[in-house]
Amino acid sequence: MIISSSIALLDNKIKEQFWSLCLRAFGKTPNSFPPKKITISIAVAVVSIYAAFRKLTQPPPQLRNLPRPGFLQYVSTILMNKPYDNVLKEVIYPVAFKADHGLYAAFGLFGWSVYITDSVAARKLLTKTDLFPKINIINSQHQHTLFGRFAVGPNIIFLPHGPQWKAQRSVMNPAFNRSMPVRLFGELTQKLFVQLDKTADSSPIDVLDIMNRWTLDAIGIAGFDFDFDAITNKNSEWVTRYHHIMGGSRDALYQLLPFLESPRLRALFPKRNQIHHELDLFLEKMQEIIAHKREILNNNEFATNKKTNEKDLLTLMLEAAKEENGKLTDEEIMANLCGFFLAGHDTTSNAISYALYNLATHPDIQEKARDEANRILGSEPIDVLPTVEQINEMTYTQMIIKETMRVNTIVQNIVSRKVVEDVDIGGFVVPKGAQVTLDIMAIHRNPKIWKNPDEFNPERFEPGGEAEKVTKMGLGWVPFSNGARQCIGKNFSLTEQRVIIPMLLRKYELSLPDDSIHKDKVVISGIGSFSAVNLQIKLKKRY
Ligand code: HEM
Repeated sequence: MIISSSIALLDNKIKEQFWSLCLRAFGKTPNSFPPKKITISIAVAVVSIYAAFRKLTQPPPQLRNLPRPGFLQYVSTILMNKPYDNVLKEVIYPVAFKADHGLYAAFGLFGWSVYITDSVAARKLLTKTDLFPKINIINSQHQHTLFGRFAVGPNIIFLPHGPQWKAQRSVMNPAFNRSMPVRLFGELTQKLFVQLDKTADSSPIDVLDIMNRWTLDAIGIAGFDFDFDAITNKNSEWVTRYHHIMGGSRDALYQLLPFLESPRLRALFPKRNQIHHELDLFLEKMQEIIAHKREILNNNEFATNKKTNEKDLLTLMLEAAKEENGKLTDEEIMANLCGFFLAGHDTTSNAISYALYNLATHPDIQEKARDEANRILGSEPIDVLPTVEQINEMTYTQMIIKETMRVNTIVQNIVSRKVVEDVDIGGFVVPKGAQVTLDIMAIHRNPKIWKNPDEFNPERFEPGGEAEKVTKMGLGWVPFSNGARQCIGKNFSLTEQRVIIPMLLRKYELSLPDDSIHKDKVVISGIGSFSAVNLQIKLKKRY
């Protein structure tokens, strides 16, 4: 069809008619025939647009039997500016959940992929890493884009499955296992209270802004011993620099047209150039800190007198590399530290914000969680910094955190995997070479997996409860993914949440303002990773 339409366009008679129509449309007389070059260019443009449209609307032939969202319906819901979770729930999931295999096909960031919405299929995908290796998205373009220079280096997030990823992960696993800086998280929460007390009882807080600042300080200090001081000063030099870099990395123009960032063209965009310069400074700072830590370690001095679980991840990684005779180059360390910001900052601040929203809208659950915190930390009206043992004892808080991460999606899907041989998933043969991914939100909201999936009910996670039954069948709770490539920061993030939530509950009562847009359900924005839109919560001081 593409070929025949281009031939037709090149036919002289039609060309003549086409041009005369165009010229008439602009009020000109068709007295001259357009140059051949222009005609060919138009034909090429038409063919390319048509080919791009086909690519977007038609999956590869082997995936055409899978349910897929109707293109027009999909586009119209997006144009109506509906939140993306509504688009998924109204357009995509009804078709996907109907099919026995629970698969659907959709066009995403990495092209056409098979999306898994079933817990048994999820287990197959996530535990058979050799059959489903992560696709390689690192390419030469990333060397000069802001996003690429910042985050898409040789780090464990983006490295495809292979020896370099394995070597890095084996050095980083022990570092993350040892890290549990509960004291640091407690101290940061106390620092936050000073700010919150200024407006508590009078005006609501902007939850996402507050949590973003808290998690930035947490990952900065716990990651590489660097204090952004965002809690106290949200406009400090390094906070501003960090936000310029992160904001710039997400700029749609440069994501769509990455060649604009090639060093020569970049000179034409002074603002962009400036952000690249800020990134240079950021990376230099990191380099300086790494060099300093290496020197201390090489001299066999103690990098810090902190307890092991309170040491920063950089120190723990360097120590683990030394112990295991493993080696991490400075480039690899920097790429991973930047990766921790990308993967671990917004995600955790969204998770905490959603938890606070669920507590504010469920006063009975809030009260029960506060009782637990007071029982374990004491009910005196003073700040108490929890210990590792105490946060482990807070089982009800853990249930709230888990249920929040099920019902409120933080990351929608994982980076696509490439199938290395034909493979049966729930009765459908996914052909070699196809891409497969996990739709985390669909798994968490699939009524075949969870009863009343849209309802917030922490009791699902009590011992012997629904969640345990779900786990016997397959992988039904996957906010951090699972298997060899599951989130390395899972415990780190859960620890952050387990410290800040009970401390906040002991200190404040939470409720939504009367005019909140989130009264009926949390309104989100974003595609792929979601956050609550302008979430305000009222705080009433308890001491
Ligand atoms: C609520 C918080 C978080 C959520 C929901 C989350 C979610 C995820 C998910 C779904 C993946 C799998 C991605 C894939 O396979 O394509 C992942 C991987 C990863 N996450 Fe997290 N994450 C969180 C916090 C963190 C934190 C705090 C850090 C670091 C400090 C972190 C570092 C990483 C890294 C390095 C990977 C790649 C692991 C690998 O492939 O070996 N994440 N995360």
